[in-house]
Amino acid sequence: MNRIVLASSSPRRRELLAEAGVAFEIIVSPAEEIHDAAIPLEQLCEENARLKAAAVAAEHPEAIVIGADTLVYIDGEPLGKPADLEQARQTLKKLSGREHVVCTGVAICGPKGRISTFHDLTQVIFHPIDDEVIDRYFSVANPLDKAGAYGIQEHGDLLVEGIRGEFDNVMGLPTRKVLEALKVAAGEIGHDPA
Ligand SMILES: Cc1cn([C@H]2C[C@H](O)[C@@H](COP(=O)(O)OP(=O)(O)OP(=O)(O)O)O2)c(=O)[nH]c1=O
Repeated sequence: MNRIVLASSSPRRRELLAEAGVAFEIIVSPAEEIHDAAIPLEQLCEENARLKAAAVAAEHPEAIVIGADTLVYIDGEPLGKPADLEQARQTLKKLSGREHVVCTGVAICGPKGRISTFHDLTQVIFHPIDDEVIDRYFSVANPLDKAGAYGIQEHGDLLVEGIRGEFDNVMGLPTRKVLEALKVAAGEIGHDPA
């Protein structure tokens, strides 16, 4: 039976995959992400996911390896993880009262060297927010390890008015699509992942 490995340090991805009923282990990928604004976001997040998964798959060729990358864009501008709370505040002000896009790319490396990549897009609409709301948000949630300086799953209702698309995808993993892709990968080797 092939092992399933999640090549990620993200606690959110771990939680989502576990909730989906998949038995897996974690091996954090040593791969460096690419940040190149000239590459379209859909392509960039898939490429980063592929780099993360491939680096772990190279060491564990018998496993099915999952890598992912979540990017947040507004007006074509990427919003990374903030370096400090002041940068997080500036990022949240950019998102205030507006719609932005969250794109998560996923790569699944199969044991025969096959790699499938895909992505999912979710539109997120923010309430108009001021410094008071941002302060309240910072008192209950940590914006620092998250692309876009917020976690929709962590008191997201303070900031988020609504979404179009999948909630899981904003959190870091489009679970439904991942399960479908795992079934395909498992079918190729005759093993049911969930
Ligand atoms: C927008 C948003 C992002 N995030 C998180 C998901 C990801 O963990 C993170 C985006 O950074 P990523 O670079 O995609 O992932 P990571 O560095 O946390 O983990 P790894 O590369 O090892 O897989 O932001 C949320 O938790 N909630 C949100 O609402």
